[in-house]
Amino acid sequence: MSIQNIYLKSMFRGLTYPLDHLSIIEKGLPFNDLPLKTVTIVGGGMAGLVAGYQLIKAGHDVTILEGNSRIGGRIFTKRSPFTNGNYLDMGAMRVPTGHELTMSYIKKWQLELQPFINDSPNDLIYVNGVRVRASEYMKNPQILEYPLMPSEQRKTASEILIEAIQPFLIQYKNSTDEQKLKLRKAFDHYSMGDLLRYNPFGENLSANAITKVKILLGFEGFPEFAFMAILKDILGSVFLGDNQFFQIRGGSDRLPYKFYQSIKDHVLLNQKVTQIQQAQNNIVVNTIHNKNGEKSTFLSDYILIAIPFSVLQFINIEPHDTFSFDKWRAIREIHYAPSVKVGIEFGERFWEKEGIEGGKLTTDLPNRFAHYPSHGIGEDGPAVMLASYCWEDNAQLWDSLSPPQRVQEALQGLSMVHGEKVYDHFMNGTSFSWTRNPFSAGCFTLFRPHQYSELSEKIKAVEGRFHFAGEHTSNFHGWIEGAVESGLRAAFEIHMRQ
Ligand SMILES: Cc1cc2nc3c(=O)[nH]c(=O)nc-3n(C[C@H](O)[C@H](O)[C@H](O)COP(=O)(O)OP(=O)(O)OC[C@H]3O[C@@H](n4cnc5c(N)ncnc54)[C@H](O)[C@@H]3O)c2cc1C
Ligand SMILES: O=C(O)C(=O)Cc1ccccc1
Repeated sequence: MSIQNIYLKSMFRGLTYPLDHLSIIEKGLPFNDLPLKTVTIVGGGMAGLVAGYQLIKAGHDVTILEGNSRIGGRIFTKRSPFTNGNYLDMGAMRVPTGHELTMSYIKKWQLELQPFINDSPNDLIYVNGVRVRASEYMKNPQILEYPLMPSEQRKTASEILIEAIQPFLIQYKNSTDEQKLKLRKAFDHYSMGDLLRYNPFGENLSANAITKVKILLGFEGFPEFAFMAILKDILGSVFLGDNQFFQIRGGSDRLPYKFYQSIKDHVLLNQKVTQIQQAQNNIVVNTIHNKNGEKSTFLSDYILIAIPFSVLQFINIEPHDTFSFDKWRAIREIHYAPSVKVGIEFGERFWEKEGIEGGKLTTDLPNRFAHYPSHGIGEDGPAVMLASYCWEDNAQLWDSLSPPQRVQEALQGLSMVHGEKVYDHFMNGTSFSWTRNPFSAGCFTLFRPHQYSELSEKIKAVEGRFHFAGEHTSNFHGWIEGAVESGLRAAFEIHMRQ
């Protein structure tokens, strides 16, 4: 759905406003003669920062309460223990060209973009004990030795998947936004795994063909999640299609820090919200300082909840009926995918001597995916590789390990692909498990079957003096674009209240 066509049903005047997100980015919230408000924003990730920035620019009195010692949330650029200014994005690392809101803010803040080489003919594939280049696989898919039926053997994973769901893809592509919504709901009861096994669009795929698709397209860890969520949020963006990707030079956290630098007087760090009370004419927010345990209270007219629903469950909301039954259900049921990233710094770019510049390794080893740096190509000296990047079940495997064990296991996997030289060039490593992050308890929202139909509107619905933003409330689950879109929407909602 094009975000420009999202119409925000005004809860306050019975009107429908065309919400032009890009116009808000370029010109700010529309001028009106409505009273200015005091607003508490819970969460200093992209959604909270974008909403706060726009509301402050419009003259409202805003306080952003961030529980962590840093802003940015799931945009997290780690620079330690790396040397020479090297870094790794443990959260968001790539921005697809079609994410126009994110790109608009990157341009507004004059941040430099570099190509993020998401895949290349020189990519490595290491599955079933077979090591090939993507270019070889594209010419002869059966080179990977998956035990497939003759009709499946000459097809790549993408070809197998696209052929299986082609009737749906054609119908979806040729649909209006309204028809797309109806189609999404019509197939919302399917998990990706069930849809491929009991294919309503054509021939069922063999179990081994499904295995090949799941491994090579990255969802072996979670086929039980909604068909449309996986197709739209992951495959459509990352693995299929001809998206170009970019990265922010110096690390993704440069984007949230631009907002922070502009409104830092309104941002309180280490203020973990523990209780929120909706009183008759205002909101009372209680926090505990994340370092010294000091308790504080904040009062405001309205509140924007810009934190994941996972961790919202730890905040005491009073009275309980502040939220509807449906909102409580959404808060409990929304799933946050586990994810673990392991970064390793090597003394030299040995992979570039094998002709690999950016791009990735796809493997059925525990590493699953590794990404070779797309910046600094050709330079001498140490460089950092994303040595393992996993989601869901694959990530839980890494969650069982201590951080030092994760680095060793990731190195072991790389040695199977690149040989023992990985140990000669090893300098240091680090990892991050988003499941163990107390400020998100996971990586991003992934809908289960039925949840789009039953919960998507309820997640973002305004309730009393409470507004809601964050990737989980958006049309772009798992992307910065979703945080930005929802932050703008929530700022507009609050700005337009009587
Ligand atoms: C591993 C990984 C890879 C990703 N890759 C990409 C990518 O390549 N491209 C892309 O566009 N997107 C990517 N994303 C998604 C993107 O990072 C998120 O969608 C986006 O950053 C979410 O922003 P948010 O503001 O909705 O939530 P968050 O960033 O989670 O912000 C919520 C904030 O609330 C704070 N908080 C939580 N609880 C409390 C509390 N009780 N009191 C006060 N504060 C609290 C948190 O500390 C946090 O700062 C990735 C995410 C992960 C985890
Ligand atoms: O690009 C990534 O690595 C992301 O995490 C984006 C994403 C969003 C939703 C599902 C899977 C990946």
